[in-house]
Amino acid sequence: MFTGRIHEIGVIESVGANDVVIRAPKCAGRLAPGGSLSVAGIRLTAEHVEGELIRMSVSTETRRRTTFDEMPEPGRRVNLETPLTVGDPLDGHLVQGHVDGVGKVVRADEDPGLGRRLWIRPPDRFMAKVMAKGSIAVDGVSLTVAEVVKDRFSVALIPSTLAGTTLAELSVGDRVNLESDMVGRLAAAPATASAHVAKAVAALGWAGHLSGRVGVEKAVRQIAAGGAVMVWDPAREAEGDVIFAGAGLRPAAFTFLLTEVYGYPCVPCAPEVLERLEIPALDGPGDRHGTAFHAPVDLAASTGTGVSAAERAATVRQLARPDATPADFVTPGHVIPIASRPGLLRERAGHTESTVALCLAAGLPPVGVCCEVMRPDGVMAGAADLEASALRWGLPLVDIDDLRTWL
Ligand SMILES: O=C(CO)[C@H](O)[C@H](O)COP(=O)(O)O
Repeated sequence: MFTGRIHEIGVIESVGANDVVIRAPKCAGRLAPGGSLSVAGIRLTAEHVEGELIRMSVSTETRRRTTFDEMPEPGRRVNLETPLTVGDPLDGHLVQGHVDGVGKVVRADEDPGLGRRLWIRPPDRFMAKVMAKGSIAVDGVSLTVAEVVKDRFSVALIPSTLAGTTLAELSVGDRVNLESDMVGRLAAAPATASAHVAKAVAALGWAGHLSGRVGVEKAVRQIAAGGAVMVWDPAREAEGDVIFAGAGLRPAAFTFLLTEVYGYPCVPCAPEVLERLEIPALDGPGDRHGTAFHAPVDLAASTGTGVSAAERAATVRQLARPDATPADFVTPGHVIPIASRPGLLRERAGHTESTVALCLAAGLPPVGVCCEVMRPDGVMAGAADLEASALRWGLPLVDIDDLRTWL
């Protein structure tokens, strides 16, 4: 049994018809012949250990079910982990070293300074075993699933994971060994009716119109994982907004709002946040829907104009920080805060209140971004446009009334 915490990156020394030799100074010191080693998530048995070199047999079955045949050229680096021993900390999740799917990297987003986000498409049969916020092993590395969208999922890789594993070396098109979470598999076993329901819910697609409590729960999980949701207000404004949490907002998310969603990005905040940051309200009869606009701000520390997606995302992230102070912002600027009503959706069924309520339900600071969906021809998106966009962007679409009922 392993934990998905990589001990060492080994280097493939040579490959034979049925075996592989790996140079691994640390792991070789811990292994005796007959011992197990996780090699890029594949459990292999050490046949011979000498100095820094470990020789292991590789069966035809292993070659068939894993990426093994794609990696064994000499010099190739591989993630290695020796098995747990009694008393070791379980600082990851329980990993068996039994690859139960091979996925393909379909997208890699770099977040300078923050890490990278990989999108992986596993085989169809594997998707039912993937849950947002659940654990997964990718090439033997224990990771948390960030988002699940239709046929793919994402994982966020922090700098220390990138430094200590081979995941920084993956590119779009590369194939990876996947092992689903053993605990999740057991919980999903059809022993009781609730287990059946949990499995069915986990297998539902993320994208498109989701109604009722299930839709709201999926929206909250999507926000918690750094993703976006679409909220449709059929009655009051007849508009739909794309919403992200402000904490951890990535520049790419802001770019998406500006270049695909096209509306007017604003930053809903709980009123106490704006009071603490001394950002004044813009009073006047200008907004007919009672949207509580405040003075636009930029980061005081910014050196640019404040307009770029990276700068606006940084301003939003700072607004969301509980330790932010008034001195962190200057006004006028280019990020537009709006205040939610203290009673949130009980008091007003706006996108402002939806955004703050979703952030709070996701366990995040009460600051987010919302942006109306506008069609490329300048007309505000209606119900059919929203549904099509939700499917195209892989986002859950929920009704504001469902948020009022369940949040
Ligand atoms: O500019 C806006 C509406 O004018 C906002 O971007 C957003 O839609 C939030 O507003 P509301 O809470 O009124 O739905």
